[in-house]
Amino acid sequence: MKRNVYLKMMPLDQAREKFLSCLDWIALAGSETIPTSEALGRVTAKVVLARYSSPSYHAAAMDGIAVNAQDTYGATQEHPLTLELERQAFWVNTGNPLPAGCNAVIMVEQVHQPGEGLAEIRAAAFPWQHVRRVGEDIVSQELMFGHHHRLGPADVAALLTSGVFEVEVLRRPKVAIIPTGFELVDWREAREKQPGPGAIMETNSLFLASLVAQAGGEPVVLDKVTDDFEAIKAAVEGALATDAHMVMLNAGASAGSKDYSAHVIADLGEVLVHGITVIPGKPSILGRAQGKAVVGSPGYPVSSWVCFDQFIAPALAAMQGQAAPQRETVQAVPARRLPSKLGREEFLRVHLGRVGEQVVATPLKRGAGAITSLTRADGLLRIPADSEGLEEGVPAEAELLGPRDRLENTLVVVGSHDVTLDLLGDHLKRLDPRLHLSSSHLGSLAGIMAIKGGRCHLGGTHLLDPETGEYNVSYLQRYLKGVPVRLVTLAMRQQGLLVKPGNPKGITALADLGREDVVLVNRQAGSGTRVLLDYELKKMGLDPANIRGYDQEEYTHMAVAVQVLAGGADVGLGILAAAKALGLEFIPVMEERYDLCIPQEYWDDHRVVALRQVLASPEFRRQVDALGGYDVSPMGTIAWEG
Ligand SMILES: Nc1nc2c(c(=O)[nH]1)N[C@H]1C(S)=C(S)[C@@H](COP(=O)(O)OP(=O)(O)OC[C@H]3O[C@@H](n4cnc5c(N)ncnc54)[C@H](O)[C@@H]3O)O[C@H]1N2
Ligand code: MOO
Repeated sequence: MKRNVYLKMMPLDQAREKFLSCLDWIALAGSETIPTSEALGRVTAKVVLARYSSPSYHAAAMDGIAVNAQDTYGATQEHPLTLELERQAFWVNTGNPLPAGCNAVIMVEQVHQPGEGLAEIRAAAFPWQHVRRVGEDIVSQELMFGHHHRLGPADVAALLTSGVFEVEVLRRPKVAIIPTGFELVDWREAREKQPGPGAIMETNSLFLASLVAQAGGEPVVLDKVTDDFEAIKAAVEGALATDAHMVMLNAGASAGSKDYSAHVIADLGEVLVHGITVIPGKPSILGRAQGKAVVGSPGYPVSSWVCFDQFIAPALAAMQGQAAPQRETVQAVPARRLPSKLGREEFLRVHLGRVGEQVVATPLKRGAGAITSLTRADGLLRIPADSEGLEEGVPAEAELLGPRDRLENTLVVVGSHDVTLDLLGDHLKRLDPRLHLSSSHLGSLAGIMAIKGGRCHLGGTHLLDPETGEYNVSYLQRYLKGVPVRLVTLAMRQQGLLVKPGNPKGITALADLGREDVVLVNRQAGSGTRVLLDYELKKMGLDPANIRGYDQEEYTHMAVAVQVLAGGADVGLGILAAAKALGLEFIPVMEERYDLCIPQEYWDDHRVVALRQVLASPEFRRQVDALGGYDVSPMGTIAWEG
């Protein structure tokens, strides 16, 4: 079979327009009549008229006496009027029908009883005072709801009150989801053991099904199909023969030799769009067959999310007579320059938080395979196709993925990564459910520069000054002149050598890095760990030129650990948590101080106050201690102020 080549990719808006105009979505959805009591969340298919009025009788709206207003005229504070009970006045409770001849109610608080069978009043009642008249709320035959109204809780109760016991609603859009790929393993089969190389846990179908359900549709996940044209075609034909309105193939959308989605859709119907100038989501396929929509979403989770978000969600909305969902936006400044590929609109997932006057956007992982870039995202920066990227500090529009008030409750942290920061975020949320910690791991120095640029509330830093052997202070003095800050110690942290299980090379100390048979994986220049390593090497008189792998750099502790595990290196310098995560051995070689650098400006900000509270909590201290590799005794102390 010929490979798919996207000779002409279509801009996003044009592709959406083409897809949305290719079908009559309301007609495709069709309607059904269901009991009103089960109609919550459903959408009216046509105008609904009331059958009953409400109230259906004149009802007392207060507890008291029912009267004919005329009988009360003349009653005043000075000239009270006495009425005869059971003839001129009748006791009623709220909701009771008014006795014949009555047209007003006087509240019990305003009624005196001078004697048996008598009621004294000191003010006249006006006609229909404290009475709910027939039809006051609903009049029979009035329009309750027009077309395409989504029924909420009050709507359902109102319909029943108006005597509408069955209602005609649009059918829930039914979407058949077919995962494809020979490499897929059902997630249920991965309980005991993580699938080996080449096998991928099939999770997209659940992801897409949840998105469909959230959008008011009804997902049906069909069996996964291997990469075989006939098998995929049979699966799509089968799905088209059901009452599903839309069929969604997942994966096999791209140009691989085994990517059949586009061929299958073309064979059964028509491919309207294949290839969109968007990233992630480029290979999305939009088509139709047998009067139904058929979509091929890319295999990477974020790509398939973009495909859902941009094409399927608006189509599901259209099938429910609704406008396409719109996200709120905010002007945000990128925390650093964000280059982007010309000719593609990029959906960049970002952390968002207000720091001082501005909302800061810090980018998350960009890969389309990184589902955590969605789980962690507060928003999206959409970098237009005709832009080569966004400039640091220049405001751009960001779409919010969460509630707006989250911006005010997000503590923005930039700097070196440490697992205790994740734990800190967890404790913050438990302290105050509104709070949220967003942490960008760009290295210690980047954190300090972000403070300088007003782009974070605090930075995590562990920078050794090789001249003095002192941590952090000299860097702050050098880079944060004129920015008053406090340096609060998080913990003393062990740095050690990460080696493969069993330590095959018999590495015991830093001096082993000079061995001919040992390959190092290093950290990037400017990172605290790199500074520490260089400092120790210098002390030992070990020349980096004599260390194999010294030039091989990674950006995080975890990336170093991965290199060691994968065999790209024999050893790396890192923290215990990284070794533990990948089952590596850890040989402690030194201790360093990890501090939080907090500008005075934010010291009393509610987010920072909460953070200080967490640092003072014995429970947090205990949990960090239990992680291993930390000395928590100096936690929360102010190491320096300036
Ligand atoms: N030579 C080219 N290669 C690729 C191109 C291209 O233009 N030329 N496009 C790239 C882009 S962009 C994307 S996006 C991907 C999408 O490709 P496919 O839709 O064909 O998806 P697969 O290659 O089959 O899978 C990608 C990835 O996703 C995993 N996957 C698939 N299904 C599931 C599932 N149900 N649950 C979880 N994960 C799933 C799959 O194992 C792969 O790792 O193509 C690029 N390549
Ligand atoms: O465009 Mo693909 O969708 O980068 O990941």
